[in-house]
Amino acid sequence: MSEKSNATDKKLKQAIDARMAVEDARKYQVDTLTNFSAKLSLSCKGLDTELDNRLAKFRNALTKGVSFEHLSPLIDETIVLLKNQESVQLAQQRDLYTSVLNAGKQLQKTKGLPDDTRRTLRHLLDHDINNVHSTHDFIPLLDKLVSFYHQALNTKLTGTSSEQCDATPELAKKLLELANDLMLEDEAAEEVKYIKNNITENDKLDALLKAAINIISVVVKNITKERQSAQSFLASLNQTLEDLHHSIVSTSKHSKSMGVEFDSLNKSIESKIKNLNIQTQNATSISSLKELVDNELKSLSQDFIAKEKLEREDRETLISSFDQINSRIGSLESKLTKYKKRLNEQRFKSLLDSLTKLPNRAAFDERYNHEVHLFNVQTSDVTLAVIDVDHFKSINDRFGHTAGDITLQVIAKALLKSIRKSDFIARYGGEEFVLLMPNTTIDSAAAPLEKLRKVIKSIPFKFRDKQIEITISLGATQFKKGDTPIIAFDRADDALYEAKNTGRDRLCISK
Ligand SMILES: Nc1nc2c(ncn2[C@@H]2O[C@H](COP(=O)(O)OP(=O)(O)OP(=O)(O)O)[C@@H](O)[C@H]2O)c(=O)[nH]1
Repeated sequence: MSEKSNATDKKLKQAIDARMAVEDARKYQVDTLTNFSAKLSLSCKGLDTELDNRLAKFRNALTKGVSFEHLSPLIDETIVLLKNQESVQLAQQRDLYTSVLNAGKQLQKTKGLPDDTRRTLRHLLDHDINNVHSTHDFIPLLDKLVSFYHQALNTKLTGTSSEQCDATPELAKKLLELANDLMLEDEAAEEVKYIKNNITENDKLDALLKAAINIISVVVKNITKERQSAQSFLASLNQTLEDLHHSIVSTSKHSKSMGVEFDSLNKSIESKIKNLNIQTQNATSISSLKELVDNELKSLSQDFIAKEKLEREDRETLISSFDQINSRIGSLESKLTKYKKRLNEQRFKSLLDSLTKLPNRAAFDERYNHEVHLFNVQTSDVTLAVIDVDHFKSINDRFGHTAGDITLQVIAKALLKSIRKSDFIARYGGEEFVLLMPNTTIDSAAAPLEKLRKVIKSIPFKFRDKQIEITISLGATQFKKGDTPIIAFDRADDALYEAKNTGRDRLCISK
């Protein structure tokens, strides 16, 4: 090979190597640019669709190997979009700052946040939030804030579930029953009635709590009044006893001092009589004797007059102090009688249901236990019936609690009027009544119980101009040997349950 051709080959090889180096460099640059644009697309993804599209186009152009002249406008457009994005982000950042600050302040007002959470929250709002320079910086703050909200929500749900709670009909019912059992008079009775009338089964727990607190305040006020009245009774009793004591002491003092005066008068009379005796024996003439006797008799008669006066005074003083004592004892007696009467009235009232004026559950329990006991020793027939007003809740719901109360009063009156004198009826609670029929077998009780059912059904109830028929269901049983109060009651209750489940407005018997 010639020297010339060798030199040409060498040059060619150098040219090829240089070209390959240029191509490699270009490929490296294109790859770097593609990578860069891919990364940029990824971090800008979702910020702006226009920017997304533009970056996708740019990447595409790079992979297709489009010349730089073609790429340049794409780059310019992307730069404009990125600049826009910068101002959009700044605005968003400002909004985010305001809303995080507001949310945090709102959260600070929430009760029940743990102390350390409250401290961290304050630090977040006073310091951390001011060190935020990009939207991304908000992420840890938002994370904290969400966790604080979570805590606050938890505290609220567990601590003050009453506010969130739905209506609690069972509690409303219980509260009404307890309020019914309260034995109050006059003003207090009216106040409790008013509170009761505002209780409904749709009341939430906090409303029921408020009603319960109001009832408790009335009861406390009433107890204080009762206590004050008992205290003033005791004070007046005490005063009367003290007066009595004074009268007796002064009478006895007076008697003692009288005794001393009587003694000295008696002594003086005695000595004068003695003296008269001596003088009489020593007398020398009738005239001197006469004069002596005259003088001594005068003095003696003065003593007797004084003695008689003293006796009269003593008698009068004694009579007047006995009169005083008598009148004080009389007033004591009348106070005691009044108090006894009041206690009896209260005991009587405590056994009466305040709404219907029928005996209440306590009175029934007393009588019922007694009847079960008598039955077990004497074995006379006793029938027990449990009576429940049907769908009573709907009366309350449709026409209000006051209408419900009046309905119960009317039913109670009708029941009382329709039973025999020897029967015993009581309001057991709510819309439930119990009837004890001594000396009655279950077979002979069926007819009067059926009559009760019909009597109630035929009452022409009218609410808001609407004629309403109200019915009752009855469950009855007869006492059996070995029955305990609970066993017999459960049997009657089962029969009532059957009456309710088989259509209501009926009597079911459990033998
Ligand atoms: N107005 C008034 N309602 C009362 C009184 N005591 C209890 N209640 C209400 O009586 C209703 C009894 O309802 P439930 O036990 O559901 O029975 P019901 O609606 O009669 O239905 P059934 O017995 O199944 O026929 C409840 O709404 C109680 O609030 C009260 O003294 N006055």
